[in-house]
Amino acid sequence: MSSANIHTHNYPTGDTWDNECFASKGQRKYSDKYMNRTNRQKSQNNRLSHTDAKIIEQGKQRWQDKCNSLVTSRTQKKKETKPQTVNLNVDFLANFKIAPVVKADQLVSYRTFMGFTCPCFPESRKNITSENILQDSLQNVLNIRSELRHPNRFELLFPYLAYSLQRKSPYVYPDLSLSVLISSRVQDAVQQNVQKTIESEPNAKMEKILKIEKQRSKKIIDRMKACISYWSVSLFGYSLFKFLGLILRSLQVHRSQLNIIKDLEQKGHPIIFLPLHKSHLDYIIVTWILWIHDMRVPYVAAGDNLNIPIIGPILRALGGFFIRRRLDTNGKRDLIYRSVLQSYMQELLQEGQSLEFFIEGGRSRSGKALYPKGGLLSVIVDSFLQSCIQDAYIVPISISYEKLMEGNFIDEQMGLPKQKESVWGTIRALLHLFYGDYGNIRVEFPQPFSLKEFIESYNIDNNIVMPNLLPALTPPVNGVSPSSMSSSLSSSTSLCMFNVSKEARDLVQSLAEHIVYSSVCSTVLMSTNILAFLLLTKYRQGATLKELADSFKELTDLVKSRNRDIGFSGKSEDIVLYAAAMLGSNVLKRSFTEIGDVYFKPAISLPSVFSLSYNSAPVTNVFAMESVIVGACFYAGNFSLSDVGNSMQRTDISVKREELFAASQVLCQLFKFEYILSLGCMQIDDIITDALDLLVMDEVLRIPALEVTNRSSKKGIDIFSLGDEDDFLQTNNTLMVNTSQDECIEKLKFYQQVLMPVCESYLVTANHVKTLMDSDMEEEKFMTSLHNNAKERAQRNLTKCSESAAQETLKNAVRALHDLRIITTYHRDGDKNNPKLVSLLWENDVRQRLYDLIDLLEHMRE
Ligand SMILES: CCCCCCCCCCCCCCCC(=O)SCCNC(=O)CCNC(=O)[C@H](O)C(C)(C)COP(=O)(O)OP(=O)(O)OC[C@H]1O[C@@H](n2cnc3c(N)ncnc32)[C@H](O)[C@@H]1OP(=O)(O)O
Repeated sequence: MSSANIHTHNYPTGDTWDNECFASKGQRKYSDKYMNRTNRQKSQNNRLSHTDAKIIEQGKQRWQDKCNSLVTSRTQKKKETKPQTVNLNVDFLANFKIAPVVKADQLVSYRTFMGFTCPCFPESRKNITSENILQDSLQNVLNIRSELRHPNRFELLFPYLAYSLQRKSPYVYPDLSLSVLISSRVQDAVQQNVQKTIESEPNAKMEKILKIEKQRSKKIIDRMKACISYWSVSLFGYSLFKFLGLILRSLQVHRSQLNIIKDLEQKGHPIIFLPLHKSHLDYIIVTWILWIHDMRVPYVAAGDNLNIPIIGPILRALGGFFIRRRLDTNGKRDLIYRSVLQSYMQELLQEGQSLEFFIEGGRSRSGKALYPKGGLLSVIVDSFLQSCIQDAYIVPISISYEKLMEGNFIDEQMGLPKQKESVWGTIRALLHLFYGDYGNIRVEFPQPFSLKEFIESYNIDNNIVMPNLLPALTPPVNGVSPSSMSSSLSSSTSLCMFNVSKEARDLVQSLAEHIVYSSVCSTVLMSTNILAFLLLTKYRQGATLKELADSFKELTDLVKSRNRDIGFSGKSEDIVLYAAAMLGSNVLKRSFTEIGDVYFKPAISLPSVFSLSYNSAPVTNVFAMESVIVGACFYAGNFSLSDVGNSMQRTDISVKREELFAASQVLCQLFKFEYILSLGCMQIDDIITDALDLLVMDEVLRIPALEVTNRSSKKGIDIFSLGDEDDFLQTNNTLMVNTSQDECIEKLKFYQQVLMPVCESYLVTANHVKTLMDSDMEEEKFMTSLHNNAKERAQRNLTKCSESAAQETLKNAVRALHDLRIITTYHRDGDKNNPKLVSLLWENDVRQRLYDLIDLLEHMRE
């Protein structure tokens, strides 16, 4: 492994003098850690190649030189009266993760800052922020030595223990089970159940049934509730310093982001943490970071599959409360369970406790964010609409891993069932972790927003103002009072009693989409993400280190130009070597060319390819919208890259704007479960226009009128009188796809390749749906036959991307066809106990829509 980039990390180039102290301590710590790790890796398996060993030696030498130069520069600086700026050596920073010694007012450049909340929440955008948001540095929470300002002897000897003992605990975590049981919601649910039983069994004794139902509700809350013990949290927190320190190189958070959340805690409203779910480490890291920064430990909704002996009680003591993964059993609405869950969450909110849950409902198996679920979120919304809470702060979270400890879910993408959680399995997994090196982790807390502001702006945008049935409790904001909304929606947002109205569902779903969208847009891209993406889009057949390094640099710049931050810095070659080692030799084979260059060949066949596709997924998100537009261009212009001819024959291809927009809209709708490309508060035409803008800037598309303008300007005509580019995009009826330049053809290929695997999955699904023309099929059998078909095509090299056989993408494709009303599902004889069947809809235009869709996807793929 390349040691030269062991600590690849992107520090903001905006650190103040304060960080110098961090730098020297970090440097010392790094020096030990670096040497230990190098030794450990050497002794572990002696697998380092000659090149690796050479690079390590070079790295050591370089490190020594840099240390010397830093010491010299420090000594010089001390001698001077005025602080002076030491030149920022990017290479140095990349290799040794030392914060740059640059004064805030002498900044070279700022780190890309992502994660500002949606412009439709202007108040949150303006008020929930910190002055230093752009200047503040990242903090490696594994290295708390730098936080101990004037350490005493004990702190010097046992820094982690001292730090853990210093955590403040002014918070109370009460047992709320009694309040839940006596709440009117639970009492009503019990009464309803008793009533139902009496109706079905007239001879049954009312008292007895009442007692049984009450006991049941007590049992539910006892199994569900968390019992946070601050000592358990502290003990666990202390052990995590040791444990994570062994398996990770760094865990980075942004100081300002945490300060913002700390400030929010003072305002008294509950805070809802909503991370994207990739790994079991997610919830551990979030609670740990909050504990380290003396914040309230959140209550975390955990699936009851984790409520296993030993582990369950530990999780409970650390904040986990257990919920069923499916609320209803045997298709029956379990009123008591729903009411207990809703009341418990509502009581927690009223107590001002923080909550955390994973709205995706489980870990993503593809690396892409899952389409969010609305159940638990609806409880939060309902609590606000019922005026149980005055507001809540929504904090989306995104965690970027260089290497996932779960190992990229290859088996599950191949269709193997998920391993059930067990005590033995957990112990084995933990032991396995000790041998791993999981690189760097970066946690982003994008800007929080107020739930109240979201609901108010949603209702104004969607004109949901119903008759005011309740007296106004709070003054109206922009003409709409929360109580009027509550009258309109609250009775139907509830999790337990009522059927949820369409408006309420849309409101909650829109909130869920906002949250996922914010998290996805603020996801930091790690070196492994960029390398995996390059290998799958550009170098499927392999590439030399030099080629990869050049493209890596180009792609990193492109990604940064799209306002996305990266989690590394330094020389591209070093980073590529580091990322390749992180991806592993079974994913990326290394050899030497005849002239001695390092050559990498990716594993692009099943099942190893899923490892690369998992890692590349966060980068596909960055280019997804442009790829949709390029795909729509192929369809609207009725051409494919294979038949544009050689450069002599090529001319630009014209595309009708209307057709392009129509095809793009269909694709956005089709890929809705794959990528959240737009939000309810955005106009889809605006989003398409923005992506078109980028493609025009990239010269992939041309606007004829602009060219006329440019030609006119050369003749001395004032181009400004003709309006700006946006107007042309809005009004011009034709766009030209630039197929006359080789460079643009390459760019078109790139964009095409981004969505190729998804496109192939959807195509194979759409074609497989044709089998339903003969007869309906059981959903499970249909999915199995579809998956087998996709795998077989990949194994027989009938697809361009074998990763298109990923089970999660195929499931999304089926869901999308259901959403587009091409297929439907039903239970035989309407009985929910019977298996679900899939059927092709028989409406007149369904088949035509299916064929049109296939045609569109084939154009994208050709
Ligand atoms: C210092 C040291 C630190 C260490 C620190 C350690 C921390 C120690 C903590 C451990 C922590 C472990 C954490 C594990 C991580 C997981 O286990 S992740 C899995 C569990 N979590 C989740 O799934 C959360 C997200 N899921 C949901 O919200 C799901 O909706 C539920 C609640 C699970 C229910 O799912 P479901 O049964 O499939 O039902 P679903 O269709 O979603 O709808 C249920 C009801 O919700 C309501 N609903 C649904 N959608 C909507 C909507 N859009 N609008 C309105 N209402 C809606 C309706 O009432 C609906 O009922 P119907 O009217 O349709 O009958």
